[in-house]
Amino acid sequence: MTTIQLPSAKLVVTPPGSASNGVEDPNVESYAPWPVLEKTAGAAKCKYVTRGSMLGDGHFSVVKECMNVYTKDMYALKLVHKNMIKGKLQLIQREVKLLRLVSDKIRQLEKKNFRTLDVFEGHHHVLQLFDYFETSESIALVTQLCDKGDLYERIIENGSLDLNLQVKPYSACLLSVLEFLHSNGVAHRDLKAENVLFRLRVNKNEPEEHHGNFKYDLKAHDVILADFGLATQIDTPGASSNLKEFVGTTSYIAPEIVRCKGVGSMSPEELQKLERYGCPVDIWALGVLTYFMALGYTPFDCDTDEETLECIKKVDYYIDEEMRADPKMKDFWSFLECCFIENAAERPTATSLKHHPFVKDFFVTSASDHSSFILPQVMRKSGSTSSLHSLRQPSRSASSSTLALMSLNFNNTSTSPSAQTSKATSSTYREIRASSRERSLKQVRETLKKTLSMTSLKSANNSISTVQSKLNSTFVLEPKPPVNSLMNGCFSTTPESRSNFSTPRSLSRQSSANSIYVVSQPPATSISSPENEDDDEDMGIVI
Ligand SMILES: Nc1ncnc2c1ncn2[C@@H]1O[C@H](COP(=O)(O)OP(=O)(O)OP(=O)(O)O)[C@@H](O)[C@H]1O
Repeated sequence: MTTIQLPSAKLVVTPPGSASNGVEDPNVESYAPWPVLEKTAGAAKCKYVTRGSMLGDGHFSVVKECMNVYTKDMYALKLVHKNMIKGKLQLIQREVKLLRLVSDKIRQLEKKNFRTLDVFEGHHHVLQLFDYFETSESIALVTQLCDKGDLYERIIENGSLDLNLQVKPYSACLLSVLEFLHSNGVAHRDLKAENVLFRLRVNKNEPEEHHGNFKYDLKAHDVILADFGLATQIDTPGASSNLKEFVGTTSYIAPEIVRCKGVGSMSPEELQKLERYGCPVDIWALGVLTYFMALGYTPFDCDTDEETLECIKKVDYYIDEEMRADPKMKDFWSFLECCFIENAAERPTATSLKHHPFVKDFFVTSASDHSSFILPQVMRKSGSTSSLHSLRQPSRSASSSTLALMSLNFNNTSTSPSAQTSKATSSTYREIRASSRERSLKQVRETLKKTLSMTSLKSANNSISTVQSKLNSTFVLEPKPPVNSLMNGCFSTTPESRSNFSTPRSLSRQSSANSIYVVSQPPATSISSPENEDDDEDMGIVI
């Protein structure tokens, strides 16, 4: 049994037999050896300079804005602390491997100048890895800069997003990302608002040519799906165990992932019976995110994680009857219905969802296809108590698990929410909701904020505490990298230094010259010593 504690937002419980402690397992795919640099003489100084302030931080990492001192291109530098990832080397290797694979595909398409007439092309909206190297303390990933905030902030700041102007194009864009990833055999497994970033953009006119008459928030063109920490390939030898892992963020996980709970302690027979999941988990998560964007709260969240997981299993999500009855939201609910099909095999793929009326205007190929989107049959047979076709009170009210919103609405009452709502008629329920909505929203957001950032898939099997792993940490790289070199860059002695960034910014996407495949680096030239770096605006830290 192996249990790994990831950042509190995530937990990975791996099935027995899968390597997760840095020790190679014969059943798990082996990772490619580190690339060897042609010219490396001693530890090099870094060609990137960083700002002192952080762009963000995760549980293992800090992310800072950085600049390549040669090209002046701006990037994000994610520094993963070695002493935080003891025993989890495989996870960071997996992230790097996935980012490399995806970045490689993106470059291939860019090289071919691949274009469709669709408004969004998925490969333009995936976080790119440009470089990576190791320092004595950290593993550093140089990625596309997305310093315009994330989708979570945007939703919370606004309460909810405009259905036509924002929710539709953002969902369409993410759908195109999923189509790109899935067609390349990659499941993201952690699609959520916090992982949708907005990139730095230089060419503001860039997408205009595709807009046509469709009016929407142009920020949709800046959407970037980030955090490949839980992403996995689905067709590799190691995929079998990866795709039985209990991973993700509670609010967003699909029923097939919920069924993997406790996988770490399952018997071989139970494990054998457990079906592996795949890319449809991302379609489910897209449904959750679309719902969150439109309504400002998530569909399955209850007071406790256990209740939330139960609701996910039963596809029991909260439906605001007023909104359900709104003809303008018909396509929205129908889109959700498709994403929330319990049986993953029957859930539409990203490619087929592009034809759905909710998003099809963004895909020229789908728009020209006049056949209407056919809802999978299984939906009509759905026996869920929270059926979207139900015009009765929201099914959540009848559930013993209480949605945060509802419990807040009924906070001042002496009877339980379910008792209350069972007495209330649809209209009185709506009135209560309407009057308490504003008052509750702040509290709901607080609850959600907590839920979304802290929610973890807690497991009784979780034996490695983060604190423990921090204390006992000794990072070991396996396979051992060649002396002085690692990854695409070098073993760097000066990974960080300060700069005022007086140079003009440019978009990292347009700098694929720094591709992770450029192994040989420019020869060392002027090198500023770390001691006097504060005197120098653009610290020349050079490989
Ligand atoms: N390319 C980027 N550009 C700008 N900000 C970024 C970028 N990548 C990450 N960030 C910021 O840093 C934060 C942490 O990054 P990330 O989620 O990749 O780290 P992590 O260690 O995997 O975190 P966790 O596992 O806790 O989710 C993000 O929430 C985001 O705010």
